[in-house]
Amino acid sequence: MDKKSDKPKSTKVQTNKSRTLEKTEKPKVAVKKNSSSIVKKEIETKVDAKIELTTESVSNNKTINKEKLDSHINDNNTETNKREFIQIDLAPLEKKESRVKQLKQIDKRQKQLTSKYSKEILEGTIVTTTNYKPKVDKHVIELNGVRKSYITGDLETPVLKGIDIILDKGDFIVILGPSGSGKTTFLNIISGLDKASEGDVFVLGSNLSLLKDSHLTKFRRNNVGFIFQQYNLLTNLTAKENAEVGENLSRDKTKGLSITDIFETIGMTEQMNKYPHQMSGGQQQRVSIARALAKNPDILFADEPTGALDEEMGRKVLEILVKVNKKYKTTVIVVTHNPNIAKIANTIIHIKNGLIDEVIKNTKPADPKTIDWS
Ligand SMILES: Nc1ncnc2c1ncn2[C@@H]1O[C@H](COP(=O)(O)OP(=O)(O)OP(=O)(O)O)[C@@H](O)[C@H]1O
Repeated sequence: MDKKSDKPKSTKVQTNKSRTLEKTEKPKVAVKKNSSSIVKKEIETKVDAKIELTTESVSNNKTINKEKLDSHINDNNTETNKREFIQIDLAPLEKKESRVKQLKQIDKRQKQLTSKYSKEILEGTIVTTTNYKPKVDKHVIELNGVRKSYITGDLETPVLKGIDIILDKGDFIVILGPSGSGKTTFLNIISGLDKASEGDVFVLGSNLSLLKDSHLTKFRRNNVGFIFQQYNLLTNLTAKENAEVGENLSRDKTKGLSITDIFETIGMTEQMNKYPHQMSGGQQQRVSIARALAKNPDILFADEPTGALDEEMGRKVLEILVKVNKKYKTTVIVVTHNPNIAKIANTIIHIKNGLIDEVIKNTKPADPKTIDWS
């Protein structure tokens, strides 16, 4: 660390509702905005001497932050504005350090912020470290400056190399890309199965980058459903009972969908009492969809959902995913190698070499019955 950074430092935190953060050497500044109930408090809070901003950079950032907060207040995002908002300005990284050392610094900083904010995030506070304000009314997933790297000794393997993307609520999204391009890593990060090394990952307004593992589990349980290439059904339970497992995992029982209605939607009413070994692969995959849907998740993630199925069953599963998207307004996000499948989506994301290569909006999504299958 250089001399300058040896000075006492602090990381500045702004919050949009009346709450008090930690003590500071400077007096607190509170500004009430006109008719809005939002109160801005500029408060400095100590997180860690090594990662905190210099006093100078704190004051330099004040104007910028005020503008950002004002635009936040003035926008029409009711849901965002209802939720408490904290903006954290991170200190710039030591430029002289190697990338691996920087990554370790970032990791340490992320852990400190996680232990401080994880609970609040789970309870609904929006915490940003990249000056990005999610628009919760409109967007389901918002990524800003997201990177994922693995470190082996002194070597960094970058997998996601800087991803900024916004996904709209209720869309049917397909993620395409060559093998090894980072599709599954991307899916795991936006679904809370894995953590980004750097950047903000807002899912339904919660910054998953700052959730600790147990809170990530709760977040997934309450908000998202998964379908994998392998169906992972419990062999000693019937189709209906397997779906009920999904329902029971949900904390908010009132939010769930009726199991009977789901089985009707997936065309499996007749098979409700069958065990997995009495069903075809396609039927088992449909039960795994029922299990994921039982808790009525906001987002349904599917990694190669047709990978183990023949054409007929594969098409059927895609038809059901489209139906679910339309009927329950569930945002569906599918990872696939198959460009033909992308034609059924209204948003197609191409990932190439760890970056978003292209995002295509498709105004005329195809019916799964009509797409080529090869
Ligand atoms: N734990 C890990 N350590 C090091 N590298 C990893 C790790 N996990 C994944 N990778 C690397 O990250 C890259 C992207 O992997 P990912 O599984 O996200 O790609 P993908 O596009 O989903 O590939 P596929 O279509 O073949 O499943 C690959 O080069 C992979 O080797």
